[in-house]
Order: sequence, then structure tokens, then C-alpha cells
Amino acid sequence: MHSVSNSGAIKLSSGNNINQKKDNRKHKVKITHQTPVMGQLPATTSSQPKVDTGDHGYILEDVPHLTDYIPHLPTYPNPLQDNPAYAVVKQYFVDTDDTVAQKIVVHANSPRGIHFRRAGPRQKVYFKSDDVHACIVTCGGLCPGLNTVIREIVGSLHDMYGVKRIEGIEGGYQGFYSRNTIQLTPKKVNGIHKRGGTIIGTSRGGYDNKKIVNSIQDRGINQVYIIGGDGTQKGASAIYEEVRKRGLQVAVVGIPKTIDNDIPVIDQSFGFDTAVEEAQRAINAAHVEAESNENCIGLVKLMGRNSGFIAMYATLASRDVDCCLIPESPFYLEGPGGLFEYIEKRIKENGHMVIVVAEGAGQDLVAESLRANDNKDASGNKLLDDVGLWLSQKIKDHFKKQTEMEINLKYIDPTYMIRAVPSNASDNVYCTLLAQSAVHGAMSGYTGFTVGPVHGRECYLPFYRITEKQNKVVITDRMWARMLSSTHQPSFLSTKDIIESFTDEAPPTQLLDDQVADNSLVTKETTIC
Ligand SMILES: Nc1ncnc2c1ncn2[C@@H]1O[C@H](COP(=O)(O)OP(=O)(O)O)[C@@H](O)[C@H]1O
Ligand SMILES: O=P(O)(O)OC[C@H]1O[C@](O)(COP(=O)(O)O)[C@@H](O)[C@@H]1O
Ligand SMILES: [Mg+2]
Repeated sequence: MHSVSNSGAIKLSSGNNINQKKDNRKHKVKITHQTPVMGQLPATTSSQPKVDTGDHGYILEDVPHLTDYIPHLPTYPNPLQDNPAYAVVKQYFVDTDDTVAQKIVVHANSPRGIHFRRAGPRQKVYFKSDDVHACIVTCGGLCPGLNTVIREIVGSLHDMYGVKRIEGIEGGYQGFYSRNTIQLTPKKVNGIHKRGGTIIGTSRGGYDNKKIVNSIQDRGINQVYIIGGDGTQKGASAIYEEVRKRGLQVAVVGIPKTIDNDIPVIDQSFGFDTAVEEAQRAINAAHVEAESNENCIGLVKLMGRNSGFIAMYATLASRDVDCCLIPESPFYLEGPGGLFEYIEKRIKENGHMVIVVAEGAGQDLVAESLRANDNKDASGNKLLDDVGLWLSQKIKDHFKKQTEMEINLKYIDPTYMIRAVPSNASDNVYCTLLAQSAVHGAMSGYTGFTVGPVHGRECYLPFYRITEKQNKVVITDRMWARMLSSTHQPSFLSTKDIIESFTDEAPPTQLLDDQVADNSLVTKETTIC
């Protein structure tokens, strides 16, 4: 029997008929009374996706469980059942069959589509509290909220499950085999959410799968919490595979971190909200400078290597920005419809303007005028040329040589100031949910997964789902249109470009994948709304 909650969480259970009727009426969907065929596929070998199917096109993209490769593991009652704080919560434990729909905008005849396992505490756990030896590692660039996640993992393990042995791995992945660990206790992490950075340190590079798993095995660690971006999660997935190959009872859990918000599937990544808020300060400063000086342009560079979410949201929030440039939207400088023409128009009209540029924007243009740069950082990420400095120079040169107009340009690069701040209140709550979900998942025996909200519900996601592609701003989407209409900037796109953007790759849509044939639907229903 199927039931659909308002939030999109779908429950596969033998629930009661009254609820069934209510849901059918509410959603006007004819649901036949058949039990979904769960568990049809055999337990997977490593690195194969674990997929179950049910009726009406229902698909569960499940995450691995320790019992997939270590059968007959003993279980224990969840200690939370005796926790007074949760005593009043009705149905505190998540039903093992609860799943969350990936896409919630559907048509009457839509197949039910892809679902993910709902996160949360289970009735049975696969670790005795006294036997748990957990570790936490943070990798990649800084992001507001890292300390909050650390604090909340420690708090959840300790307060909910009575776990005492928790270690921080110092300085990212390489810390597993080259550094000492830091004992993490509730006292040690008290108040760290009010500080930026990560108390256990982070790094790029230094990933050595065998050495890391040896270290996990030698230290007797059986729960590994790995906080980091796409590179980190790829590494976490390989650690899980190696742990599984060795047959270890070790839960490997990823917590996705990216200030750029470029991780797909999840609603948003932690620290993004804080970054957008903090970016307002830089934009305000640029606006104050621009307004107070004659013919002045305030130029702000914001983070966003491949995705322009911070720039787009900061622009939309501010309303003082006249032009926002992001990696997903190519632009050009010279000629009709170009950036210089628009700047000239705005300065003539208004006497000043504010431009926001994401760090990955216009890299093709920058590369044309500077020597080719193939430099990479320690993790193998391409090092970008500074588009902010390049654009400042280009604008100055153009106005000096080509026009009568004297302009004044103030350039602000707040990158490290933004990502070094502590997370704001909303990110703190979000980090708490992520950390609690991660801990519940590991204690329940799930492994090889990452956590995150899908339509507001915390889910367990297979690693491949979040590492296979990057989340990008869809420039044929309503959100980008909202942004364009707030700045009045040119779109820099011809009709031909728009048509090509559809044919190159169909934009993501809320509708299920096999309904994406008609582009008129796609433009109406997209992921960000
Ligand atoms: N494909 C990969 N496989 C395994 N480890 C990786 C991979 N890409 C990056 N890493 C490791 O993950 C860590 C963080 O990666 P990085 O790209 O710097 O940041 P992020 O995790 O934020 O993307 C580094 O220690 C790096 O060596
Ligand atoms: O200077 P660093 O430490 O290499 O980091 C710079 C990069 O990190 C970022 O802040 C993004 O990092 P994450 O997506 O991993 O959070 C980018 O915007 C920027 O290019
Ligand atoms: Mg990355």
C-alpha cells in the first residue's frame, strides 16, 4: 500500500485504509492496491548501484547497508527509546520503508520516479554504544558551518547514543596517516559553532586510499564521518569500497560541503545561506563607493568556480546590483548588446553602477587575453585566472581609450572574508539536521552514503548521485530570469543560443525524466523555483 505525505515523503507499508482513502482523494491519483515489489534485485556487489523497483514506476535508489556484505550482524534496541527528550515525540523512529520522492512536481499520469531512503533514527541499531569508535575529518576549502557539523556529530553521538570515543582527524585526508588525532568531547566542541573555519583543520590533496583505510583499520575506527565537497565525496566513496572489500564493519558516511552550492540533488548545501548573507556586505560597500564617486563602478568578485549560485542569489537579494556575471552565462565585452555598451548606458543614466562577477565567469575570455593557464591545486582542481582583476583592467582600458567618459572603478574581492565567517542561525539549524541524520544512518548500519535534504526531507543518498555531476544555475530557468529582470542587464544570449542550450543538454526539470520530451513543459517547470 502506498501513502503520500504532504511533504512528498512516500511510505511503503501496510498502513491503514482510512489514510489510504484520504491520500487518494487529496492527490486525485488512482492508486492500485498492490504491494510494491521491494528487494527484487539481489544484494549488490561493491560499486553497483542498489536499486529497487515498485509499482507505477517507483524506483528506490538505495544506499548500502553493512549487512549487504556482513550478514547476520547482531542488532540492539535504539538507546533513543529511553531518552526523555524524545519520549513525547509521536512515532519518533522512521519507518524502514519511508522514502522521499526526488521530483515533487508531477502530472496525474506521471510514473512515481526516483526516491531516496528517508534519513532518521531506526528502531534497531547495529552498533553497541560502548563499541563505537568514531572519527570526523574535514577536507577541501573552508565553508561556514564546518564547526557546527563537527559539534553536532559529537553531540548526537554522545547525547543520543552514549558514544564516548570520537576522534578528529587533523588536517584533512592526509591526517589519517600523517598526523595525530584530537579527542572530541562535548566539552571540547562546546561553542565552536560560533567560530569560522574547522577546529580539526582541512587540506587539499594528500588522498591515499590504502593508507587511509589502513589507518582506520589499525585504529579500530568503525564509524567515519567525512565532511567535504565533490572531491572529498569521491574519496569517501573509494574509502567505502576498500572498507567493503576488506569486509570491515565500518560505516562510511559523507556530509556534503560546498560553499558554491554546486552539489546536485540536495536542496542546498550548508554555508551557502551564510555566504549569500555575507556577500551583501561586499555588495553594499561597492554600492556606497559607487554612489559617492562620480561615474563610479563598484565591482565585486564572489565565489563560484563552476556554478554562479552565490552571485545570483546575492544579486537578487541586494537589488543594488546592475549586472551579474556567472560561469553558466557566457558574456562578451565589445559591440552591440555587450557589457561595455551596457556599462556606458548605466553610467549615463545613473552616474554609477555595481557589477557582481562570479570567479568562474568569463574564463574563456580571460584565457584569450592572458597566457594559457593549466595550473591545478593539490586536489587537481583547475586554478582559475582572476576574472575580477582582468575585468577591472578591461573596463578601465576601454573607457580610457574608446570614450570621452572618465570612470572610477573600485574592485572588492571578499572571497576569504566570506568563507571564514561562522555559519548563520539558519545554517546552524541545517548543520544540526545533517549531523543528526548522518549519525542515525551510521548507527542503523547504513554505509557508503551521504546525507542531505531533498524537498526539505533529510535523505540518505548513494555517493554516485552527488558526485556524477555538478549543480549549475540553469539560465533558461525562471530564477535566472528573475535575476535578469531585477538588474535589467542584457542576457548576452541570442535566440540561437537559447535554442542551442536546449538541444545541447535538456535542462533539469521537476518532471520525471521520461516526461521531458516537450520543451514547453521544461521551461515552465524547472528545479529552482
Ligand atoms: N577523485 C577523487 N578521488 C579521491 N579523492 C579525491 C578526489 N578528488 C579530490 N579528492 C580528495 O578530496 C579532498 C578534497 O578535495 P578538494 O577538491 O580539494 O575539495 P572538495 O572536497 O571541496 O571538492 C582532497 O584531499 C583531495 O585529494
Ligand atoms: O583558495 P582555495 O582554498 O583553494 O579555495 C578556493 C575555492 O574554494 C571555493 O571557495 C569553493 O570550495 P568548495 O566548493 O569546495 O566549498 C571556490 O569558490 C574557490 O575557488
Ligand atoms: Mg570540489
